[in-house]
Amino acid sequence: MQSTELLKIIQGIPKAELHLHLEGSFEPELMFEIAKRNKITLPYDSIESVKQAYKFNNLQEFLDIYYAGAQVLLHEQDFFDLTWAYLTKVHSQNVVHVEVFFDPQTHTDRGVSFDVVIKGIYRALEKGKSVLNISFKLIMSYLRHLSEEAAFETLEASLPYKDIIDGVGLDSSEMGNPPSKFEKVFKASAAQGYKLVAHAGEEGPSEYIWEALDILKVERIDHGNRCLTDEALVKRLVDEKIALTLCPTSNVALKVIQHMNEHPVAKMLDQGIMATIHSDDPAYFGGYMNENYYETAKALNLTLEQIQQLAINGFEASWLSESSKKKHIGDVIEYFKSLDLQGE
Ligand SMILES: Nc1ncnc2[nH]cnc12
Ligand SMILES: [Zn+2]
Repeated sequence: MQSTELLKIIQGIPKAELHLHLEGSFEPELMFEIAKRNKITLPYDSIESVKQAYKFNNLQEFLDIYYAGAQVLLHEQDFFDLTWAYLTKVHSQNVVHVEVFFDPQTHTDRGVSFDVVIKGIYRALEKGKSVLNISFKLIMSYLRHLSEEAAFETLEASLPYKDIIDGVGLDSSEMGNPPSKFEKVFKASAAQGYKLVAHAGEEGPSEYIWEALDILKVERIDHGNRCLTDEALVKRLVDEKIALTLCPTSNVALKVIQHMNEHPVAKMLDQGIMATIHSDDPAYFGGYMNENYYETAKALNLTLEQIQQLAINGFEASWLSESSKKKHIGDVIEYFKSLDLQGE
């Protein structure tokens, strides 16, 4: 298939994004604008030089730059602008549902209150729902390089907003910070009614995926690339329909894989795993949803059936109501059927 045709098909698919860090959608242009109005000097002299700095050899090298970029976010309006820019971008790519992460500790640790962060984000999400018709869920992520005690403080700070936060996640430096480190705070989060997800098996071993399932009791795994090395784990994921939220351009940018044609998503689909595709930190890795679908489909020669399955899985694995899932999945199926008709 021609690249332009593939891109056009991908553009038209109604999509759900389930793995997106709002701080990772901070485009250099907006970063400069906000830095200027907050009178903060960035360690870069131009947007071009920021983009030049975005070359990573591993997750930690990326995280150092990602946390530095977030330092310019100070006021409610900054968090609104960040979130709104993301929503307008994905709206242009026909994303109709998002489940987004934010990292409260990245902000509260430098004196920005939890209230400021969540109010800005939530106001933009609500506007996205009414103006762009994008439904949403909000996931608060604990930083795993910090202590479990610090995560407990974040849980406590979140409680006044418990009705607008749907779940908790676990992100940041994976190696040496296994899921088991956060057993108690995940248990306490579940007791507050939060849904549970965790990054696992991005750089870390398949044992971390087991821990996320057995100890943290998460219902989705963010990344999970490493599962294929473990047959029993694959069986568990398939039997229990546990979704993996994969981020292909992130995996290449952070050298989790050396080339897109090594990406495990096709093998995962073949084995019956509920694989889904997302962008992770699009401003840093150079790809939003369409680019992630496109680069993966091109490098792995995915069939239209496989692309359709990925889009269906995105809604299936979401936290939407059963009736909303059914509607969106119906839309995806109708869309692919309409492509077949045009091809005849
Ligand atoms: N890919 C990633 N892995 C872990 N933590 C993150 N925080 C933002 N992006 C992340
Ligand atoms: Zn992530």
